Amino acid sequence: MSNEQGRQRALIFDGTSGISGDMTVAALLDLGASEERLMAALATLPVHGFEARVSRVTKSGLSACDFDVVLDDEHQNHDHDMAWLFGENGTDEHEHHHHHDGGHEHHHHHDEGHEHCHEHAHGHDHGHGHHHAHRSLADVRAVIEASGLTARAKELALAVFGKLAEAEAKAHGATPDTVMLHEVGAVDSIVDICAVAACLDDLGVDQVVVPCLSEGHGTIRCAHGMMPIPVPAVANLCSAAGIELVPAPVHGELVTPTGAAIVAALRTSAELPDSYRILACGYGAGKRAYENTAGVLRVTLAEVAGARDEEAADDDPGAEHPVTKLECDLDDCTGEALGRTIELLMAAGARDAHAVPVVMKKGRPGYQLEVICDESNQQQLMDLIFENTTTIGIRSMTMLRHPLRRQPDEVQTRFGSIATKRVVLPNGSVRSYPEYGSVVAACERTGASFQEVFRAVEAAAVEADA
Ligand SMILES: O=C([S-])c1cc(C(=O)S)c[n+]([C@@H]2O[C@H](COP(=O)(O)O)[C@@H](O)[C@H]2O)c1
Ligand code: NI
Repeated sequence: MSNEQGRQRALIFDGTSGISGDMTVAALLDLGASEERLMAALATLPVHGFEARVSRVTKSGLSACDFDVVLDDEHQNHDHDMAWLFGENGTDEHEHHHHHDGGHEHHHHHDEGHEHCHEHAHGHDHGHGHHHAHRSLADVRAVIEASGLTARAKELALAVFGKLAEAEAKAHGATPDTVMLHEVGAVDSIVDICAVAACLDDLGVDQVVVPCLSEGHGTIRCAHGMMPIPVPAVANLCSAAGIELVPAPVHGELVTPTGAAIVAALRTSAELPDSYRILACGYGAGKRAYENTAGVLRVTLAEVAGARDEEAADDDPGAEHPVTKLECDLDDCTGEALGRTIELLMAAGARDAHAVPVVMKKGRPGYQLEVICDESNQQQLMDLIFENTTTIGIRSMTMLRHPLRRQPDEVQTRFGSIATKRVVLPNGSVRSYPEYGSVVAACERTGASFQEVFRAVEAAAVEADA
């Protein structure tokens, strides 16, 4: 997804007000994800009794987008009822999130279809008659798979639910396949997570950067009863994914299990890029009213240097320098998992990542995964490999890299301006390489074949150097 200059699109999450599913959808819509395509995708979900509303609200003086999944009476929950959630000690002030500041609201009603789950009213009474759907991971998976979401959006939504199920299973002494998802498997959570996946797919990004999340303190009431904050599911998600929590002076929950699962499943890096160019900022409003926090999730869409660009930006691109090589042998990892891992490694800043076919001990055919990276992001990339492949060990070694001097350039062709890399050989002669991404962009723009464009760039480069 790199652009013609090899730069990548990154989403940078500012988690200083925490994160929830609806805040994330709202921020992505505010950034430019298509509301029309989102609503069309949500209309295909085989669940009923909800209405998705998008509006503008003012939160802490900031104009923000609000995404609200309004449930019919039968499915209603108390997620925004501060007095109920936090009791006497909670902030009783209830900010009415349907309040508008000159914005307009779009209502999308979904009352068709059927549910693949077992729904029943709870016997326990919180003083509010209410109703929870108890879905298992398999129930939720069936809903997502039967929907009309794109293949990529389904994959993203399933990844988020996979993380949620692992965290819930650990909290309740079950397995991801046997644990029952209470609030986190209810219609509003399914809609929020599918909406995040659809918007993210729509925005087409290479990286998701989340440095840390602010979290409040105290207790919160949920389907299980009173829970300490961070609630067990959030604590498990953050522990498993290495998400740093920053204590905030807030009595209440800032990070919901859905929010933490989104970060755990979709984050490609915790490190801010060395530099980035802001393309747009999106502000997603939270529903709960807390003091000492803006109550909005800001997501920044930025252009950052891709791996190739970083290479070109080395201080002295002609000088040898140390790099780290990570390697592991895999005989039990699927091609899908390996391909996904390589994509994640590249997006997280690996200089190179590839799999070489090998015949391993006991005559087993397998792959050697090889990753070249800077020492500074070795730990992050090793974590990615452990999380996404089946390996239980990684070898690391420091090597010297001897690059030829190179600089980014561009040449004019009949297909337009195309990016190249000019490399200086030890004898002083120059070689120009067409940048793959730029050649492909020209092919798509003009309908020309890869070979036609590639040769035109080579010819123009030779002429320019003559
Ligand atoms: O639904 C379940 S099982 C659930 C578990 C936990 C645990 O920590 S275990 C916590 N909660 C609370 O439910 C609400 C809604 O969460 P969403 O992620 O769906 O917004 C939230 O306050 C959680 O703390 C639910
Ligand atoms: Ni739970």
